[in-house]
Amino acid sequence: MAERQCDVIVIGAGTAGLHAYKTATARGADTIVVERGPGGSTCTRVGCMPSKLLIAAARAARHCAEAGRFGVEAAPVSVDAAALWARVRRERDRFDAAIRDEYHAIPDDHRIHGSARFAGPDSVMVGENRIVPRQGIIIATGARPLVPETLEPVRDLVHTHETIFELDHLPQAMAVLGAGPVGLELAQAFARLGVAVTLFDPGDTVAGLADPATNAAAIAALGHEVTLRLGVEAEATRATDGRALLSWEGGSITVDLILAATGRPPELTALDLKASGLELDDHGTPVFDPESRRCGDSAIFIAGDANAWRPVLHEAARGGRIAATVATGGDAPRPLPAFAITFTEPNLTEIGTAFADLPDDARIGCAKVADNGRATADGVAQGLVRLYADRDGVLLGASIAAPEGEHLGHLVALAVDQGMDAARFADQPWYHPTVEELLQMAARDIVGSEQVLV
Ligand SMILES: Cc1cc2nc3c(=O)[nH]c(=O)nc-3n(C[C@H](O)[C@H](O)[C@H](O)COP(=O)(O)OP(=O)(O)OC[C@H]3O[C@@H](n4cnc5c(N)ncnc54)[C@H](O)[C@@H]3O)c2cc1C
Ligand SMILES: NC(=O)c1ccc[n+]([C@@H]2O[C@H](COP(=O)([O-])OP(=O)(O)OC[C@H]3O[C@@H](n4cnc5c(N)ncnc54)[C@H](O)[C@@H]3O)[C@@H](O)[C@H]2O)c1
Repeated sequence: MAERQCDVIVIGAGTAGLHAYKTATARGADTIVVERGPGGSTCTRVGCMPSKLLIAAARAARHCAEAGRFGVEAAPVSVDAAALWARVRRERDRFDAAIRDEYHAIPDDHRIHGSARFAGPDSVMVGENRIVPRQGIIIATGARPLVPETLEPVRDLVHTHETIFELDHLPQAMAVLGAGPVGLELAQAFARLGVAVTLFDPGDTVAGLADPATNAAAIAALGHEVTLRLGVEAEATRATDGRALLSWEGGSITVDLILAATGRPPELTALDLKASGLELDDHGTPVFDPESRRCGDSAIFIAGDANAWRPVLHEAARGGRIAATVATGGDAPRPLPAFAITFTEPNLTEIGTAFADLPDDARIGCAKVADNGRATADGVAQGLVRLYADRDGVLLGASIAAPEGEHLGHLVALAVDQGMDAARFADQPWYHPTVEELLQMAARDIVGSEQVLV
């Protein structure tokens, strides 16, 4: 058995791991990355980017299908599935190659190919080689898609986000299990491309929206394109024609394909966490401090999807940088407001304090998308904006189901981070006619228009 010493070990060369490696190295630490797969990122390979490429194609189809409303005839829409998938994969591969180049740019003697596991609280094994770091171990192993056991009878028809972008055709009918971001984004995209999509979720929220009013508005808007079966558990069996039969109390459908989008638990199985001595939560994930990403008072850190806290790209990147900074003796920066976007149309986004965590005396300002001139002109006037402030008017967050909600969300995130109050937020140069005016309307709803009109 060989033993090697270094300052920092990073396990996993995805987004969090690559950012951790670069930060630790820039801070002068002798850093080793262990990666068991191709390296790069879930985001570019099977996540953010291929899903956004599919959404872009679906949006083009939607615009054509809807053009008649504006007196412009572009229907019937025809989709060339081979060309569509070719573009998705071609562009995906370009994004992926760029990030993979970053991985391969790491010098050979700082990069180990293999699966890492703990040999104790202070060391990691890769095969028969022990690596002993002087400063810290950063777990950045990401997450993996879950396929419910109930889908076993039709497993050959089941896809996850890891396989769906390899299709070469479009099914006629598909079921999506899970109304989280993965399920919703892909359900709407496939529906726009002409697939009959039914989405099932045993819960009653979409995209995890915590605000019941926004959740209801989102369900109403999305239900025009996708058949939503919320609060429903479907059982899968094999239909006589070989397709999948999904049955629930009160109905059944037959589909060609099932997308399992039922969550992504942290990928920690190979790590032998018991040997690390870390305290684990009920799901087997190390207990950690979200500000520093440090696990207990150990020299072990956990960043990115592996810690299941805010499993989105910017938090993975920042988490990797923070873990590496703290591991090498630096300080953690200020925490950012929570921020998640689901890229359906309308975009669904929540920022800052979740509805359920608002103080009892919180003030909530509302703006209906139907009252916005620009959204009406564009023919997308569905949704709701809810802006939250504390009793003194200081902004706490928002829940948004609106066209261009992704941009509205960024403005709210900035305002919350800056500690802005609703009156100041309302008194900004809001241009007319824009959907951004929804934020001004919601802010005025909090403070009362007489206070903000000068
Ligand atoms: C379909 C989909 C769409 C998404 N869209 C968005 C979006 O639009 N916006 C957004 O912000 N986020 C999005 N996300 C989330 C985003 O992709 C993730 O938050 C981000 O990629 C997580 O990065 P990571 O570094 O934590 O994990 P990863 O990039 O998965 O990296 C983990 C690495 O660890 C390696 N590894 C695992 N175990 C071991 C081991 N024992 N030893 C060695 N190596 C190991 C793996 O091989 C992998 O390379 C999406 C996710 C999905 C699935
Ligand atoms: N736009 C984005 O930023 C984006 C896009 C996609 C994914 N992501 C990230 O990836 C993470 C994982 O996303 P996700 O959507 O896979 O998971 P999720 O955990 O957000 O949602 C999973 C959903 O599946 C449902 N479910 C569980 N078991 C089920 C079953 N047997 N049948 C039907 N439904 C079932 C759950 O009730 C839940 O609503 C997200 O938390 C998100 O942070 C982000």
